[in-house]
Amino acid sequence: MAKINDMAAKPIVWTIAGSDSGGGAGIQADLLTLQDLGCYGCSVITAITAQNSVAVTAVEPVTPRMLRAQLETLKADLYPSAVKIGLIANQPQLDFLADWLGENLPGVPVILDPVMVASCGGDLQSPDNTCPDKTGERSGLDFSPFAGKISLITPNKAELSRLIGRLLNDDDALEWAANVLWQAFGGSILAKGGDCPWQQSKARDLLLLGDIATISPLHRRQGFWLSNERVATVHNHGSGCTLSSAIAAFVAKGLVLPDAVLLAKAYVFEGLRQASAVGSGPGPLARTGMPESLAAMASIHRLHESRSHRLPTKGFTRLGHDLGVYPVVADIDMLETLLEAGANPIQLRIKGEIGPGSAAEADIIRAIALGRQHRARVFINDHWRLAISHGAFGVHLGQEDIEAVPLDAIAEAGMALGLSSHGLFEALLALELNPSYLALGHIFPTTTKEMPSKPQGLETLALLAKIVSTAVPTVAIGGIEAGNLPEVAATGVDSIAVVRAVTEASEPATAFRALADAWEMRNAR
Ligand SMILES: Cc1ncc(COP(=O)(O)OP(=O)(O)O)c(N)n1
Ligand SMILES: Cc1ncsc1CCOP(=O)(O)O
Ligand SMILES: [Mg+2]
Repeated sequence: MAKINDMAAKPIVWTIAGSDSGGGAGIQADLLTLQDLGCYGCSVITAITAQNSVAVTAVEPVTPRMLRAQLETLKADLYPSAVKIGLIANQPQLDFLADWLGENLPGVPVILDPVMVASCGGDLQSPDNTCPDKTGERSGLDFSPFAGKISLITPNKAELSRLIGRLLNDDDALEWAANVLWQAFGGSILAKGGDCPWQQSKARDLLLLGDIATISPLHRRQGFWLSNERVATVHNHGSGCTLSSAIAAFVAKGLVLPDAVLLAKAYVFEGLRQASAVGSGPGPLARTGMPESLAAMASIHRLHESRSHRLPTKGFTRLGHDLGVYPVVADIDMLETLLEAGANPIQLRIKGEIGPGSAAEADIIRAIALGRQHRARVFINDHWRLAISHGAFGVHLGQEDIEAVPLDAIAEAGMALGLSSHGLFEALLALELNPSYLALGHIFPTTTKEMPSKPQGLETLALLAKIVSTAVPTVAIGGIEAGNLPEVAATGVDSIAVVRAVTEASEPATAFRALADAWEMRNAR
């Protein structure tokens, strides 16, 4: 089997969909999206449609032989990193595709957009293009052969209604139907709310995440509402196609599914905001490139909030953006050595339970006292109760603590809060708490900590830094050392946190100073 993408710098993505002669949706929208987002798009055409911006006048499926030939030919030379499926013209095509993909592209992420109705109202699956009923009548197609074979299915309200065979009249019904589909299909579901008349100024989509190994266990098999401002435009032709192909593009680029969904939603949001008419009906979305604005990102709300504590009303201590080089150490003598070398901020990271009167508690008390003595900002990792009771400058917490720790107690104590994140989804969840800084990790492989997520890499770090640095100071962590510092600096992240680059150096104080000097000089030529 061909090795994935060893021949191309751009990830290859296939779109298996119908041709829209009007250019705004289907294969044409998908290829424009893939190109715009830095992927190489290949197409497998299921049907040719004759349509413009106001009507679908004919739909003609390709022959089974032609469908198979496109797939086999692409597989032989242009193996994909991700696949998007749009319009499937009939049941034999669907049955064949489900079998073929399962047998031929094992492990390749598949995003299924169960297209049934064009935005102009034509029913794209029906040979005579009549649109009998968009609400509550089960679709002619049985999608169950895809069960267990796809990463994500992205129905809008009308499609979900037809897949489930029930009318949907409010968010509770949408949630119920999405859960039914989730049980049936496995993988993840994005139930889109753009066509829900009961949702008003916000467009809210429900994301039900599957058992995805590369995201935090906290978010596996959990549901989240993703809301954007509703864009007041009629020019939305091809928005579903654009969303699903953008998700496939971001997944192919190595982003985890929740991050890919958020970026794709932001891409559609910008595309709708800048869309304009081409024909006399709804125009296509504008192509606006990589989304980089925080304002375009959806806000995230957990479907079942487990938080038992108040959210802070008082803010956390504010910090300047450049924290320089921020060492994270487990040893109190090392902490003292680095404070003497000028480290500020610095973190004491002792893992595990700490009993009253223990040596570890004594270390925390001493670290806080040393911080005062050196006028340095000492953060305590995890042990927020001890940090509060002994008056630390700040606390560093992980995603798992966001729900479990009474963050208002940290804010009320007048302290700073640093939060960890591993990707865009977690960064946006953390940002809602307005922390003092946000850690972005892990950037490179690390042996310091076992991570469920994959390293983010420099390209994703640059994107995350661009999106969130406008709102909060950002700190990159994970595998950072003198050799990769210039590349990390070039991403635009505000600061770096290091463990081994300092703690495993033969002279930690010298290693710290060298890193700090290199960071300070990062913008000088
Ligand atoms: C600056 C900084 N960034 C990230 C971490 C990791 O915190 P967390 O995710 O809570 O994991 P543990 O460190 O507790 O294992 C950090 N400590 N500091
Ligand atoms: C605690 C932590 N959180 C994310 S990566 C990491 C460890 C970073 O250690 P190193 O700098 O040695 O790779
Ligand atoms: Mg922690």
